[in-house]
Amino acid sequence: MSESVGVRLKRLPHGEGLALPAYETSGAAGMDVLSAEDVTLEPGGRHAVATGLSMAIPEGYEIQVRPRSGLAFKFGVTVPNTPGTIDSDYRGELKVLMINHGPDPFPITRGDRVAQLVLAPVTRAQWQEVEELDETVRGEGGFGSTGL
Ligand SMILES: O=c1ccn([C@H]2C[C@H](O)[C@@H](COP(=O)(O)OP(=O)(O)OP(=O)(O)O)O2)c(=O)[nH]1
Ligand SMILES: [Mg+2]
Repeated sequence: MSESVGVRLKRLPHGEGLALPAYETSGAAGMDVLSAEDVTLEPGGRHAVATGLSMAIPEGYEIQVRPRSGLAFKFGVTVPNTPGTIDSDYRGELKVLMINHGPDPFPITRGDRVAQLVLAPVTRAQWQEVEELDETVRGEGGFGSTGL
C-alpha cells in the first residue's frame, strides 16, 4: 500500500447522494470523479462539469484533473486544460472542464465518471537570478533539434 494523505472534502447540495471520487483498483493513481449534472457536449462543445464537491487540499499538495483514456479513445471526449490544477487554497466547487472532439453529441448523465483526480506533491521554485547560465551539450537546441 502506498502512503495516503487526508483531504477534507465538502459535498455541495447538488452533490448529495453521489459517490465520492474513488480509486477503482488497488494500484490506481487517480480517483474517478463523477458528474453532478446532466449535460450534453455537442461536437466541438465544451463545458465545466459540476462535481458537487469542494475541498481543502493540504498545503504542499495539488490535485490534478486528468482525462479518462476510455472517453478520449472511444468518443474524443477529453479535458482541454489537462492536467487541470486544483490549488490547495481553492475552496470553490471542483469542476471538470470537458471538450468533445468527436463527431457525435456526447451525453453526460449525473453519476457518470468523467475524469480522474491525482493528488500530487508540489515543490515550489525560488528564482535565483544570474547573469550567465551553465553550458550544456543541448544548449539552445529544442523543438525537434535532435531529429524526429
Ligand atoms: O480543471 C480545473 C481547473 C481549475 N479549477 C479551479 C481550482 C483552481 O484552484 C482554480 C484556478 O485554476 P487555474 O489556476 O488553472 O485557473 P486560472 O485561469 O489561472 O484562474 P485563477 O486566476 O482563478 O487562478 O480553478 C477547477 O475547478 N477545475
Ligand atoms: Mg491560476
